[in-house]
Amino acid sequence: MFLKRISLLRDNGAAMEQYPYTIPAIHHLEKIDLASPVVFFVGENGSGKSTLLEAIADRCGFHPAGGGRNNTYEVHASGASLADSIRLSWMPKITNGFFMRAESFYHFATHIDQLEEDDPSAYASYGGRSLHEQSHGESFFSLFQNRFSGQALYLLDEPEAALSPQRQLAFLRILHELAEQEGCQFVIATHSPILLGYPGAQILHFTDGPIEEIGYEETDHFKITKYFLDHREKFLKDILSD
Ligand SMILES: Nc1ncnc2c1ncn2[C@@H]1O[C@H](COP(=O)(O)OP(=O)(O)OP(=O)(O)O)[C@@H](O)[C@H]1O
Repeated sequence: MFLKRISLLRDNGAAMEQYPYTIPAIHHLEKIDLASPVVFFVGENGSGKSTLLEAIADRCGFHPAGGGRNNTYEVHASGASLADSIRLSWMPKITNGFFMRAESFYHFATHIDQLEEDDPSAYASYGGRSLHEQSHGESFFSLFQNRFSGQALYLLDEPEAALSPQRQLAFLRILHELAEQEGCQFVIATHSPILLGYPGAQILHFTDGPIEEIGYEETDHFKITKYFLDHREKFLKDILSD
C-alpha cells in the first residue's frame, strides 16, 4: 500500500458554503485512513464519490478525466477544485498509476488514437488496437489487462459500467493478482454488488453525514440485490403496483 490517508484541509480559504463542500460527505470529511489495498467508495447517486475520487486523481497528477501522469488532453472535469483542499499521506510515495472514469472513457480512447498517430507503439498498452474499435466492455478489459501493473495506485470510477457479470468476476481475478502479486493499490467507486464482494476490501459508505466504514452485507447493494433475487416476483409486484 502507498496511499495511507486522505485529509481535508479546512484552513486554506476554500468556500465551504459552495460546491463541492456542500456535498454532505465532503462537508463532514476530516480524514480517511485507507486500511486495505482495495478500497471501495459506495453510496447513493450524487453522494460525492466521483468528486472525491477525481480530487485524489488530480492531486496525484493523473488526468482528472481519465489517464496517468503522461496523459494530457482537454475535457471538462468538475471535481478538480477540491484537489486544492485535499492532502494525501503516502508511505512510500509513488507516482505511477491511473485514473479510470467510465463516463469519459470515450475521450481517453480518442486521446490514445491521437498518440498512436505519432507513436505506433501507443496501442500496445491497450490491447494492440484502437479502444474505439473494441466494444465498451472489451476496451475496459484491455485497459485492466494490458495497462495495469506494478507498484501503482489505480483510481477507478465505476469500472463495472460496461462489464457483464462474467467479466466483473474476471475483473476481480485481475484485481486480486495485481493487489496480491504486484502490490498495486486500488480505490474504486462502484455500485456493483459483485465487485464489492472482494474479500478483505475496505468499504467506505458516503452518507448524508460523515463517511463510514461498513461491512459488505450492510451495503444497500448487497441487501437490495439479495432481496430482489430472493423475492423477485413479490418485490416487483409491490413496486410496480399503485
Ligand atoms: N460542477 C458542479 N457544480 C455543482 N454541483 C455539482 C457539480 N458536479 C457535480 N455536482 C453535484 O455534486 C454531487 C456529487 O456528485 P458526484 O458525481 O460526486 O456523485 P457520485 O456519488 O459519484 O454519484 P454517482 O453514483 O451517480 O456517480 C451531485 O449532487 C452533483 O449534482
